[in-house]
Amino acid sequence: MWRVATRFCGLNKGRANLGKILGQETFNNRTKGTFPMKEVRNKLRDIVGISTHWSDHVKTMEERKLLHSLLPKNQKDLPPKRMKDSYLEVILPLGTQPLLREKYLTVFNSVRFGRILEDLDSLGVLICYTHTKMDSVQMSPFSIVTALVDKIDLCKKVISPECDIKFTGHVSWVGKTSMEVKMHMCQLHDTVYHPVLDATFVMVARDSENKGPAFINPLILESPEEEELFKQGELNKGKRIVSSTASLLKMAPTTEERNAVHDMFLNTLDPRSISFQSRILPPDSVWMEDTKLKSLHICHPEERNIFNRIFGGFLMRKAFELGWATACNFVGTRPFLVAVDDIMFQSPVEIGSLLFLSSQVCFTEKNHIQVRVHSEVSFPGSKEHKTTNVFHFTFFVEKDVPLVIPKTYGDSMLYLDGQRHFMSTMHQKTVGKNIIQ
Ligand SMILES: CCCCCCCCCC(=O)SCCNC(=O)CCNC(=O)[C@H](O)C(C)(C)COP(=O)(O)OP(=O)(O)OC[C@H]1O[C@@H](n2cnc3c(N)ncnc32)[C@H](O)[C@@H]1OP(=O)(O)O
Repeated sequence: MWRVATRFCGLNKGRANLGKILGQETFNNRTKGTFPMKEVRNKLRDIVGISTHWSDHVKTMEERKLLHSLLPKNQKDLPPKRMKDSYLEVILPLGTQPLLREKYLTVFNSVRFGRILEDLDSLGVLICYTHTKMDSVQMSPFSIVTALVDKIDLCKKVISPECDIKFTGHVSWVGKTSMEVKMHMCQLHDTVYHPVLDATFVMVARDSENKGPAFINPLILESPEEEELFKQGELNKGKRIVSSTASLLKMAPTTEERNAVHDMFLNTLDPRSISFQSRILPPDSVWMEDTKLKSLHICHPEERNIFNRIFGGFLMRKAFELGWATACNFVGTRPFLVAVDDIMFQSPVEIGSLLFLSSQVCFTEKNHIQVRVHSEVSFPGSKEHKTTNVFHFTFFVEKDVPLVIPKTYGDSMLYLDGQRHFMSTMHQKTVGKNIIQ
């Protein structure tokens, strides 16, 4: 089973530059057991060999080039791994370390969810490095990036900043170069850990320079439960293909959706004027375009990930906080997060880019608000803008909220897309579990 890893080590004998990259201590030893969250990033830095100073980043990337020869030519060349091989358990000691609490604290005395998104992203990547680890190789030849946050489902309304948090997770499905990771977060109350959220991420393995795909280890399934998890991963992949094919960017809305949009349009026509142009806002409604909030961030080296691009968790934190502010501004009261879904990382964000985030409420129902945040980048000096992500957040508030009404055809498509995300989230909640106060 370990034949391939041994062959890689053999390949490197006598290579002076690789000598310092290969070490006696495997990162297997360094990732097992329960360890604190701050160690996750340190371990990732070690595994990838990131420069601690930005001024060294070109040299570090040159060194990583040398690892290319360690990558397998075929998935079959890699030893299969068990789900438990990638299982990690990490503690965020908010209860015992008041100084750490400051970084996670909101003014409502709850935990900043944006910080949790960063932690989940880093942990998900470390889990994948644990799955793809090669014995006796200190630095990994893989560049593992976040491709998708498939779903984060919360079952707790408020996360306390005064109690320890435990994260667990493992690889639950693998393709040829992509891996699905399932993570769970729970919080210690009265000596018992209570569930807070479940998260499913998809990570993709790339070569040592993050320029092309890289094969990853297959999975061995050891129990009916693991077979079920793997089957779920296959189903998730199938669902993503179906929803991408039926995307409103490619296909017309369904008859039911078209009728709903037309009814909404008719509902906004001024009955006193025989015109398609005279629009009036129905009672208890807001034009969708009036719910927009925007922000701009300069992507400084401080926010870089281990591959000298902008850290996905940072992008999620910024998008979440703008999305939360959009919901708050819309309804005038504190919104609570219910779910995050389908955050696709379409393109990496380069250091030095200008990051434009644009957020709006795109659907509401009773006391729920669906917010969409669109992220695009440009490089200083260039007028060209490129979409990098679209984020979807579902919030609830403690009162009924106004309807949002699309004015243009484009807004109507955003409305229908928001409705689809909302329906899918609420359907899973109904078949899953309810929010625990
Ligand atoms: C300093 C300490 C900081 C520590 C932080 C550590 C954490 C670092 C993690 C990050 O921050 S990563 C940064 C955020 N993510 C990105 O910037 C990724 C940007 N996106 C990309 O680079 C590409 O879109 C991506 C590599 C994800 C996919 O590229 P391609 O579209 O060319 O992929 P390709 O068609 O070759 O497909 C490769 C695999 O990915 C899968 N895939 C691609 N996009 C996907 C998607 N959206 N959802 C699910 N799977 C996807 C695809 O099915 C396939 O799987 P299999 O090989 O297993 O069949």
